[in-house]
Amino acid sequence: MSARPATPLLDRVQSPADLRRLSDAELSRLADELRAETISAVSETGGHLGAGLGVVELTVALHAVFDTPEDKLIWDVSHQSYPHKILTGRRDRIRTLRQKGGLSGFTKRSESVFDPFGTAHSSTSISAALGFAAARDLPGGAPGDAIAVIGDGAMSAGMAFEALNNARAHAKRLFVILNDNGLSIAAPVGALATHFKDLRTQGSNQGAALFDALGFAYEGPVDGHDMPALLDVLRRARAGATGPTLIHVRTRKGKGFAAAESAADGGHATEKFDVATGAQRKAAAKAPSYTSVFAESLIAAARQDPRICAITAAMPGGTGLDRFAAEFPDRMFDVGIAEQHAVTFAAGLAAAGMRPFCALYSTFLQRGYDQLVHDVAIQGLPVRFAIDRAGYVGADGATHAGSFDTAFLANLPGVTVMAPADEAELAHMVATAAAFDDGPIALRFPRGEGVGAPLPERGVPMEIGAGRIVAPGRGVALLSFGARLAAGLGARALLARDGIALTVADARFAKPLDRALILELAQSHDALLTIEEGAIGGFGSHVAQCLAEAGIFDRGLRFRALTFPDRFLDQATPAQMYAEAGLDAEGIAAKVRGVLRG
Ligand SMILES: Cc1ncc(C[n+]2csc(CCOP(=O)(O)OP(=O)(O)O)c2C)c(N)n1
Ligand SMILES: CC(=O)[C@@H](O)[C@H](O)COP(=O)(O)O
Ligand SMILES: [Mg+2]
Repeated sequence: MSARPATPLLDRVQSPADLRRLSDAELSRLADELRAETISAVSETGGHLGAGLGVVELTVALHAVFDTPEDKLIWDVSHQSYPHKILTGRRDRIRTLRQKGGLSGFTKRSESVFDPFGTAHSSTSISAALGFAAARDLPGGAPGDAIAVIGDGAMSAGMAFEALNNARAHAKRLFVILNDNGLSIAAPVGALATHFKDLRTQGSNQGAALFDALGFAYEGPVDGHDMPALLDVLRRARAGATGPTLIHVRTRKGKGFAAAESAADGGHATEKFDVATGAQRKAAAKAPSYTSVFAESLIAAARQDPRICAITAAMPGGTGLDRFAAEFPDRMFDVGIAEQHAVTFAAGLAAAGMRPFCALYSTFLQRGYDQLVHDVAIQGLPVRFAIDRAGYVGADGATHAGSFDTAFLANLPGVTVMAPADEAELAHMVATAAAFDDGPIALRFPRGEGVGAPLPERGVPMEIGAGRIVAPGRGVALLSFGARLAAGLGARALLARDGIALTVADARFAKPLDRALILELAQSHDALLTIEEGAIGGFGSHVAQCLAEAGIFDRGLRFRALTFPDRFLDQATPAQMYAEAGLDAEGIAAKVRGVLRG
């Protein structure tokens, strides 16, 4: 008689309490099943794969040794948290990851008690864990240990070091797991990356003076795929720690999936894929991405001007600056996950006569805001901010939406703020920024493909503060800032069926405003609407201010500012998010009809 196949252990684990009943040998088997389940789920959803595969054994071991959820497990960035989600009661929804109404791709307090703290921007975990640890030691604080799991890339950020520096002063016990896979998204940069490499390869022979000096007991390095070794080090640490403890775990990004392991980024993020071959299923692009147009335009400008240089904070691929680096390796600076430093570093370059393009995602620029105000704007330094992923980004959800940059930039004296309506305009705006030395200048553009606009042979600098009328009409006008222009033109076509002739104009600049264009539109129409890919307080607010100052409202102009709603939208496709916000063609048309009805 053939033996019946054993029931998968994973089917017996509804929550971490179940896995704590397993033997150590069973925990190893559970890890194998968890890895297979993670690969299978992400093959259907796409998403962050490599980081999660690298921490499968670590995830099982942490939940086995610590008493989650009373012990607070905080995953830095949490792009590696899919295995954790599977083990913590979310296996039945794991194939909804990053979709509208589904599980978030990051940890989220509202999703599970096993997610004590939401993360997605990097390097916050130690501060948050320290907060939990300090609260635990005070009357009324929630009990339990606090454990931060942070990657070697995330550890390079200043914020991580601010927390490490504070730990001994504010917590009796705190666990930091350094998940060291020798990769950020790209190759990690800087002296710390070299130090971690030395520690990884030479272990205690090298010494861990850095962590000793910061008041941490250092354990490791331990092989993060060796379950018995992991269990041993975690059990000893949990039983014996009397102060902050750092456990250095060596892992392999993409572990156990050949296509991820062999990729330069360890399979950091993926489209849906075929499990057997690893081949990704990506729809063919219809137009070049904004990112690639930015990169090519910048390279073209840099060929003409040796003062042009570029800065990325650990996102060379995402910002397109990897292409720039291939041609101008000496003029591209990857500063690691260090947006604050990136901004002030760019300010220094500008003060020294260079023409720096600081290329950051909108959401990550938020971290460099004081530097933007204090180091760049007040000094009027000509730093060029190339702000990618402006607007809704889709599957990464609220934490990664580029919602606020127009508002927080356009309120700063002397800062020029542009947004292209399409990829051709972007090429011209890169040329505009390259030629502009009169102060800080920013251009914001969305994630993903352009609209298929024919690209110019080369970008030509624009007149600063000059917009344009794209399609004339009468009665009601729409003034667009950025890439909603296409939706505006779509609304125009819908409204034409009702006999409404919508004027559509492209502002190009949120600052300085094209006052002449705004006043002309206001005076020649009964109603004026603005539209932008950003939160309340941005372009529309500046136009309203301009109209109020000119006394136009006193003359009865009907005005509406179409912006993101005043709430954080969860993950969905960008199209779904824009529809939900009422910023697609149908939503704009409905708004116009409503305004005309009064
Ligand atoms: C403030 C901030 N900047 C940039 C990013 C984009 N980002 C997400 S994960 C990642 C790499 C993190 O590397 P590491 O911490 O070593 O984790 P690994 O992916 O290697 O597990 C980067 C740069 C981010 N999430 N937050
Ligand atoms: C986790 C993280 O912050 C990044 O990996 C991010 O998801 C990248 O986004 P893009 O896919 O838009 O480059
Ligand atoms: Mg790493």
